[in-house]
Amino acid sequence: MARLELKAVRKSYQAVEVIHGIDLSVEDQSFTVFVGPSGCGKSTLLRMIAGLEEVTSGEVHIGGRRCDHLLPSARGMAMVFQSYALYPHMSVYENLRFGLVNQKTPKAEIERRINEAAEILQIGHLLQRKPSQLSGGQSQRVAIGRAIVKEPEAFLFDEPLSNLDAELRVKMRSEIVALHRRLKSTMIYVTHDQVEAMTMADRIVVLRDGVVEQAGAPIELYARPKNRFVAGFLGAPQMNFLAARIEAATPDGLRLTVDEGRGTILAAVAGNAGLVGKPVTIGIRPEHLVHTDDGPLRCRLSARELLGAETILFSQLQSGERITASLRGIHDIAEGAIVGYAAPPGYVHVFGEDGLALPPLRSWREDYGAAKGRASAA
Ligand SMILES: Nc1ncnc2c1ncn2[C@@H]1O[C@H](COP(=O)(O)OP(=O)(O)OP(=O)(O)O)[C@@H](O)[C@H]1O
Repeated sequence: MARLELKAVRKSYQAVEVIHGIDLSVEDQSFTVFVGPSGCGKSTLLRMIAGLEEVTSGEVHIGGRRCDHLLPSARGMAMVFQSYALYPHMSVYENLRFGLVNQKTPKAEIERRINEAAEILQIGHLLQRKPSQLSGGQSQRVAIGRAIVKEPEAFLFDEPLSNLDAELRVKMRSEIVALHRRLKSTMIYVTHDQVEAMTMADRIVVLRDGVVEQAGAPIELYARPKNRFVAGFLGAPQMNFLAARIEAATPDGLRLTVDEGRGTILAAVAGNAGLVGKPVTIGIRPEHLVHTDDGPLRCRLSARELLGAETILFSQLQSGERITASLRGIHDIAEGAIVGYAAPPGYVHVFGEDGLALPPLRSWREDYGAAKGRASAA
């Protein structure tokens, strides 16, 4: 079990720098997810931690020990790949045993570890099979088993579920989370799937173009994204972004005009009179829009999806900007109808021209009612 630390880590391939100086700590026993769009550098970062790629500059510390100069085998990490990387000519049992024999682990200890991993992953009945006789989900279990038997300082997962079908992916997701609870190991998990990140992580690191955009607890990033990129990347359907202008700074927040001056909306963010007149972007998540006939966002409904538990409404303001609303329950509104939306001030994000979020007036717990939560329900 170990804490990991990256200090000013950079990576270049020939003349091209792809990781631009990352400082990051991964707490002992945490489940940290690196997430970001394709090519942002997630795998490269993970591979530098594993030692499969050299750092161009900077330091990697594992459990307080500098190890960026060490071979992968000396770092005490176990990596699970998307491709499983099982040896095809060996049985499952031999695949599990292989790394341990190489490390000269005593025979009885090897048996104990394989039995334990087989029990955790429920693959005891597969031990004599060859990889070609396994399903995708079973192969991935064996790949994870091979990591478990190493009893590593940390587990590194590189998009391990990408090759599985949707249903199995959901199942394996919760199994890996359960595995983390049971083993209490440090785990780092790379994915481009923001739902995987939201559901699995206790800490998400959002990467873009080789830099960390934001790191924190999933709900913190969802409720208080630091910038427009993080706001748009996490959450489905995606946050709505609308051009707006600051009309007034009030003690309750900023009052903004939207839809080319046809509506006004209050955002519980801090700002002063000096901002009046400034162009900004407001962000409102589809699930935070409230359908109300006299709402300040008046649009024409262009399409809808009645899903039963929720209704997704696609509409357009007069300015042409699109708004997606996700409303609970069934809202059987005719396409072409005029609908109005409002949003509680605590759910309205405001981004400056530099893309950074203006500071909120309250913590997300206050705005989302999470502080009261269960206590009042009990
Ligand atoms: N061996 C290499 N040589 C040159 N460039 C590379 C090499 N490996 C990765 N890159 C580049 O480094 C950048 C980061 O790649 P990386 O594979 O880490 O991204 P990623 O976020 O894991 O993407 P994906 O989700 O598509 O796997 C990309 O621009 C990629 O083209």
